[in-house]
Amino acid sequence: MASLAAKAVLLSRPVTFVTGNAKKLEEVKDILGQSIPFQSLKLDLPELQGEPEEISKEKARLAALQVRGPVLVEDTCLCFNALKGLPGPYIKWFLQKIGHEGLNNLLMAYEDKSAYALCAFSFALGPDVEPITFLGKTPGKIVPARGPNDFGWDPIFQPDGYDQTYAEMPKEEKNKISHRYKALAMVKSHFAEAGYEFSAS
Ligand SMILES: O=c1nc[nH]c2c1ncn2[C@H]1C[C@H](O)[C@@H](COP(=O)(O)OP(=O)(O)OP(=O)(O)O)O1
Ligand SMILES: [Mg+2]
Repeated sequence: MASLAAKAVLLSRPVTFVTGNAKKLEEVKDILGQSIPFQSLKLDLPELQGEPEEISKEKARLAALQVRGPVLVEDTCLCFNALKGLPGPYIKWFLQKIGHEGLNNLLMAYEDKSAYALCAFSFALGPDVEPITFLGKTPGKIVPARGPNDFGWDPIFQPDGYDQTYAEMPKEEKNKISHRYKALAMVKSHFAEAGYEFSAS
């Protein structure tokens, strides 16, 4: 008992998941359930350019400075293999400017329509602690849009081994195989191993 208590890191507050995206938050809530106590904060943090892991870490640093406590953030990429991983972290702006059809057209000149969805979660205990990052990746291909258009590029991403796009799948199904699910599984293991404890407040 005593040794367990000595090992545990006591967090003064629940983790704050910082995101400006309500759909992400919904999925994170569904996937985490009661496993990690967290609250959410709607902030659109500035994002660096660069590699997904660095972008995610920097988001966590900025979030921790604002929250002054433990934070969790994530950055999501959609990477086309024919384009060496682009649009990658810039998918948000590509989607906003050229839409689902434009994204399909980017691959018109290539036979290879394969792609992967990548989620980079970063967790920081606070503003003075270096964030740690957890990556989740789901392979698939880019197809003409099918299914409800209520979350980003879901209608044009068909995961390998499925006939349905993310948008056509029931939410529970997406949340069992998604890039976000895989990254959060690692976050959960980390929490289990680190033995964080939350003071009641
Ligand atoms: O599972 C997903 N299925 C479909 N689309 C998705 C998914 N996850 C993120 N997305 C979209 C949102 C944004 O257009 C871009 C990622 O950009 P990203 O910066 O990570 O998200 P964001 O700015 O909306 O929210 P945040 O405040 O957490 O940065 O891909
Ligand atoms: Mg963003």
